[in-house]
Amino acid sequence: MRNDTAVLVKRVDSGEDASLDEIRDLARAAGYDIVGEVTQSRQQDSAYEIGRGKVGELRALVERVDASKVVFDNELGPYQVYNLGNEIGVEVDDRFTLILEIFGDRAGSRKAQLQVELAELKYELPRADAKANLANRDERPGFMGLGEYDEKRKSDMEDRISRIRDELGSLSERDEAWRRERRRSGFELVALAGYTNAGKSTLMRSLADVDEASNHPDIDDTAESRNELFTTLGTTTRRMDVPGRNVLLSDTVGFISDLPHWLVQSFESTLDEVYLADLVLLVVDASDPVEEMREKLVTCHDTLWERVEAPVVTVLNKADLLDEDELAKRVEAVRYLAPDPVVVSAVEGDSLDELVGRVKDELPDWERETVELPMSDDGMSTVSWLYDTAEVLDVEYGERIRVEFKARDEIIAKARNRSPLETETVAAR
Ligand SMILES: Nc1nc2c(ncn2[C@@H]2O[C@H](COP(=O)(O)OP(=O)(O)OP(=O)(O)O)[C@@H](O)[C@H]2O)c(=O)[nH]1
Ligand SMILES: [Mg+2]
Repeated sequence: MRNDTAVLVKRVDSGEDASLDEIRDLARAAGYDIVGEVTQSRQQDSAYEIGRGKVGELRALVERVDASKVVFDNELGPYQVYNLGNEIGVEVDDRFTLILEIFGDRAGSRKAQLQVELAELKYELPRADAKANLANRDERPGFMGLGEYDEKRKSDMEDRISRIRDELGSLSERDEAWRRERRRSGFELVALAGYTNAGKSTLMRSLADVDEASNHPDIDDTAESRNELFTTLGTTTRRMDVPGRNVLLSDTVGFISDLPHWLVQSFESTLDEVYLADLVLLVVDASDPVEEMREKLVTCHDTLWERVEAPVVTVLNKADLLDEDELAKRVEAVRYLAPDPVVVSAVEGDSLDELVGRVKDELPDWERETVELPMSDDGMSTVSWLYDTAEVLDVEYGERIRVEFKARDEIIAKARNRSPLETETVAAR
């Protein structure tokens, strides 16, 4: 990625936390070398976001450390970006352009690329007018007639937005069909959700059959893990070994706090995997300070709230980084947000059996059923299919094959269809 240097800036209202932790991680994830940091506690300045005096300080710092960019953790308006750029003499970004930059770098699948482009356009659109105004005000020769040109540019942007929406719509339909097919084949869907960098992809690799990539068009070879924000942008799905059940596990894009509405919306369909799962594993980085853990959990709950009907199991990950006392304290401190968590280490493989057990327990129950099948090749192949998709309890071979098994509703319905009585009814129609 890029090899640039950045100075980070954050303004907070008095009494608020001026921590630069997250913007630092974001800047690193975008590939910047952080060469300076400035914070200020004061009310917002409409022209510069920070106070004028502070702008002078910032300019001096940028010159001294020779930074190629300034990144604000605050959201900046177009005029603020313009004013700051003029004063400081280098490019000025805010939290959201930085996030978009990271997403743009990482977007691998067609879907992720479209989502990034959509988010960029939605960010740009309201700013297009302001830019045209600024360009006119400058009266630079190169910008002559830009007002008119920008009208056209705006409608081009709107056209592009609607074309992207259409394409994303049909990609979502494809995903939906794929999910339906998986359900029809008796698979239960478990989704890994959680704040970015919590360890979802690492857990995915520890829990799932890495060799057995299913043939979803968006799947890459590995669910990558790096100690960076937003390593995962698309969705990866793998087979997970849960005794007696057929489970597919999906890794998803991480959550982050303070994302504006338009950005969340652009990535909404990425979270379908989570919203439509039979069970959600909410992964939490237990090595974060307690207060940070709480804040991240609240962000996750806000995102999942209303949209998820499936049971949610909280997974406190990275237990290897804490001693037992510290771990117990953290479990206690977030008990009201995560009542009955499973504590694991995805890296060390600790307590993964317990987690698999919880997945088995929390997935919707399977019903018991008995079917009679013809004593034929078809009947035999149905028996072997039942061994694959259900928990076979007993098989008796006589004039017919009598199979007792436990399975989810879809499988029971399918098995009934294959029994001779059902076949007769179908044939008689
Ligand atoms: N010590 C320790 N580190 C872990 C554990 N699980 C994950 N990590 C590390 O945490 C970092 C983030 O892990 P990922 O699996 O990429 O996290 P993610 O939730 O998929 O992150 P995004 O895809 O960026 O949202 C990596 O450096 C992992 O090696 C764990 O159990 N113990
Ligand atoms: Mg990941």
